[in-house]
This record gives sequence, structure tokens and C-alpha cells, in this order.
Amino acid sequence: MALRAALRSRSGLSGLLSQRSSCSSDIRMCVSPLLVPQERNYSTPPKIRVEFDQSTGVAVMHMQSPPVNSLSLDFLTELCISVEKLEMDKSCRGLIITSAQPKVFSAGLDITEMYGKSPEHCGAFWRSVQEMWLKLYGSNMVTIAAINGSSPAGGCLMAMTCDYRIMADNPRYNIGLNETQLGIVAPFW
Ligand SMILES: CCCCCCCC/C=C\CC(=O)SCCNC(=O)CCNC(=O)[C@H](O)C(C)(C)COP(=O)(O)OP(=O)(O)OC[C@H]1O[C@@H](n2cnc3c(N)ncnc32)[C@H](O)[C@@H]1OP(=O)(O)O
Repeated sequence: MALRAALRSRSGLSGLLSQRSSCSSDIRMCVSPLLVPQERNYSTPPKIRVEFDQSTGVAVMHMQSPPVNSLSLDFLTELCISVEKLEMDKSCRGLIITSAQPKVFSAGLDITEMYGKSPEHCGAFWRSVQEMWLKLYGSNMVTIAAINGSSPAGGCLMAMTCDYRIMADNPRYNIGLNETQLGIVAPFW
């Protein structure tokens, strides 16, 4: 109930879990080979912010890529690196993923990544999509999607890879796999 109440206000959620937060900056980074070609562009603000409360062993990952947390190659690369860093910290037992954007958890895959791009870029993009759900689904941490806004298509996919989903009670927030309406069908794997 406390989490549900906190979900109604985003500040409430971070307040609930970050009263004594500190970032685990002493972790050595181990980046999956799939992610190596992508380098973080330090001229843009981070798309992912992580607060780790060592007293509870719970990390909160805030997705903060305006306007709608669309899952671009850069976004997914940052997210995967953040998950990987937390995974290596054995004191981190739980991960809550939520949105720092109003009204939207994630708009799903970034549609602008799907046209006018080179085959190499498209390959890297789809690998990063796969890497995201494999990392979350295979995580040793208990993962929770705190869905505080609409979460269509890839946003729903991301939420489904978590162990638990809690969605803010608001009739204007939608969730579902609507991507078939765009002609995008999940491939067999
Ligand atoms: C090998 C691995 C296999 C994996 C299989 C995967 C299977 C496929 C899974 C998923 C596919 C997808 O995710 S395709 C993407 C589908 N997404 C959508 O259809 C969402 C579309 N967006 C919306 O419904 C709404 O934008 C919203 C409900 C998310 C928010 O509505 P709101 O009214 O608040 O905001 P706007 O609609 O005005 O949008 C603001 C702004 O954001 C841009 N936008 C929205 N969605 C996307 C997106 N997905 N990608 C890129 N950009 C997006 C929108 O164009 C607006 O931009 P401008 O302000 O510039 O106009």
C-alpha cells in the first residue's frame, strides 16, 4: 500500500526509497561486449539516474529521457550498463525501475531508430533491445517495474521482464503490446 501511495506522486516514491541514498561509485565497470561500441555522449545529460540505498540493498532506477523515455540505442546502452553495475554489487538485492517523466513510464522503442539508419546502426539497435530484456529477465536482483505512467509496446515489454509490476491507478495510463498496429511483430527467439 505504501508503494502504491508513493507511486501516485513520483517524489513520494523516491522519498520512500532514497532517504539515505548514495550512489555506488566504487564499483568497477564490466561492460558486455555487445555494449562496447556505444560510448556515452557526455555532452548530454544522463538518461538513467540510479539511487542505491545500502541500508536496504534496494536501488531505484529513474528513467529520465524527455519527453517520453523512448528506448533509443543510447538510452538502452545506458540502462544496460547501469543494470550491469548494480548486478556486480552483491549488496544490491533489489531494483525498482520507474520514470522521472510525468505521465509516461516509457513510450517503447524509439521509432526514430527504425528508419533512415544504416544496417550497422539497425543491428546495434536491435541487439541493445535484446540485451535490455535479457539483462532484466536474467537478473539475480529482485526487479520491480513501478509503472507511473503510460507504458505501450516496448515499455510494456520492459515491465514484463521484471519480476513484479505495480502500476499507478490512473485511467489515463495505458499499457499493452500495441506495436502490431505499427506492423512491428516480435520475432521468434
Ligand atoms: C531481438 C529482440 C526482440 C524484441 C522484440 C520486440 C518486439 C517489439 C516491441 C516493441 C516495439 C515498440 O516499442 S514500437 C514503439 C511503439 N510505441 C508507441 O506506439 C507509443 C507511441 N506513443 C504514444 O502512445 C504517446 O506518445 C505516449 C502515450 C507514450 C505519450 O503521450 P503524450 O500525449 O504524453 O505525448 P506525445 O504523444 O505528444 O509525444 C511526445 C513526444 O514524444 C514523441 N514520441 C512518442 N512516442 C515515441 C516513440 N516511441 N519513439 C520516439 N518518439 C516518440 C512524440 O513524437 C512527441 O514528439 P514531438 O514533441 O517532437 O512531437
